[in-house]
Amino acid sequence: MDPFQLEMQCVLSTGGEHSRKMGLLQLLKSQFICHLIICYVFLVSGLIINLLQLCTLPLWLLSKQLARRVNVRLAYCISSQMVAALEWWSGTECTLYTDPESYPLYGNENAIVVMNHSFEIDFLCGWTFCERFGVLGSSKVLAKKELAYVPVIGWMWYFLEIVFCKRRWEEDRTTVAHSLQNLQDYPENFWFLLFCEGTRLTPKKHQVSMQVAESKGLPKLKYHLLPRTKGFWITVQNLRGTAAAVYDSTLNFRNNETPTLLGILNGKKYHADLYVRRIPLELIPEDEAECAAWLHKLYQEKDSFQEQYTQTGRFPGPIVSPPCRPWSLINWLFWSCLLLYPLGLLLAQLIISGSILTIVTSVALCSAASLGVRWMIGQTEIDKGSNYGNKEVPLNNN
Ligand SMILES: CC/C=C\C/C=C\C/C=C\C/C=C\C/C=C\C/C=C\CCC(=O)SCCNC(=O)CCNC(=O)[C@H](O)C(C)(C)COP(=O)(O)OP(=O)(O)OC[C@H]1O[C@@H](n2cnc3c(N)ncnc32)[C@H](O)[C@@H]1OP(=O)(O)O
Ligand SMILES: CCCCCCCC/C=C\CCCCCCCC(=O)OC[C@@H](O)COP(=O)(O)O
Repeated sequence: MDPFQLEMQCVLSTGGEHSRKMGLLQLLKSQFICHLIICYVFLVSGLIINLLQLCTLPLWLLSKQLARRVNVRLAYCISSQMVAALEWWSGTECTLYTDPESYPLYGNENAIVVMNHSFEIDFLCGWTFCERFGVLGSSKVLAKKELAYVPVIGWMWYFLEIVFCKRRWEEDRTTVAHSLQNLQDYPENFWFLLFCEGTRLTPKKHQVSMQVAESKGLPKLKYHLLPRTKGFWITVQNLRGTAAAVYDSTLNFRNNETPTLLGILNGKKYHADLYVRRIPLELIPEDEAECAAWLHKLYQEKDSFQEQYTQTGRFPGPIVSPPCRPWSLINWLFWSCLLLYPLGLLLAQLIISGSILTIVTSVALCSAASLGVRWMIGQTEIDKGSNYGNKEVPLNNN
């Protein structure tokens, strides 16, 4: 065998070794026991943190700003675990398309983020960018009220002063405005996320919303639902002087992927692309009707960016990818070490005890907890989504 052949064989065999190792790792990641361990760490650490958040209640009376800062850090311990699962466990890559002049401002000012709502893990990709720009603990969202009752995440949000809405304007107009005003003296930089479409995109909801677009004389959108403008207007009005800009963010995934949280848990790698345009808040009209028209135009532009992505596989503008930071992984490893050691001891004692009753009770408790986490994951699934935006509306109902 000549030296070239020898070298090639070497490369092929190390390559084979590498892909065998990758295959084994992938197999490990798809094992139910691994998912159980990840969910156990998330659930137990989350409940401990929720409890610690509850303990900060007296602090709110003494120093509201200190209580807020403490809660930002506690919240980081929860949300960064999901970011770690996305970045380190599944290896999902997130690429940012944006203009380099705006880049240094990201993370150094308050902003309102407007994003399309078509993917089950869009919020998690959003969190990943928050993490990379150092605003994960403090980031906020206009969320549907139902999410406030989800253990761990929903309870954490209560202490983060997340703005909840019932998606009933008559009630929301005062409560949402009031919650937004509370954020005016927030002590840390935050991004406030608004899914103006108000619900996840499904073919049925798209059809209904395009009927509404037609009845309002608005152009049809191919990739978005018609945006609901009232939440945007009230947010801009109440955060004027607090937020410096709107970050118009358009998200998509390579190869027509439809990513899911279960996919992430199974270690499936996705590739997200996010196109962000920074629009100074002063450019957004104050008048409600003008502001609504501005938002409709923005969604028409977003639709054209999605069209370009579908045609060419890229968004306009240069790629300026923010680096992945180690903190989410460090936090995850910390909680894993802290909680897996007592679990190991408990399991050992259980086996040694040999008591059937104790074993059956433990298995029942574990099953209940995993069903609970499965229900939580279900909250992210579009198939199990709400009926909001599904109702047929008569044409020309304006
Ligand atoms: C550099 C990197 C940059 C960015 C990184 C990206 C992101 C990171 C940022 C932050 C991350 C932070 C947190 C993320 C974590 C988790 C988030 C998870 C999920 C939470 C998301 C949700 O819960 S979405 C659901 C709740 N939110 C919303 O609904 C917001 C949008 N909705 C509104 O604004 C609504 O106006 C409202 C809720 C305020 C009120 O709703 P309501 O239904 O009562 O009212 P509307 O008045 O809007 O509806 C009536 C009008 O709408 C017309 N209509 C009727 N049917 C339809 C239809 N099917 N489609 C469209 N329009 C319809 C109707 O004709 C009325 O029209 P008007 O002309 O009278 O307005
Ligand atoms: C470390 C990894 C841990 C894995 C286990 C994770 C378990 C926790 C799972 C989920 C926590 C709940 C997150 C809630 C975020 C849901 C976001 C969302 O997209 O809400 C939908 C809402 O916009 C619109 O709802 P509809 O489309 O009208 O219905």
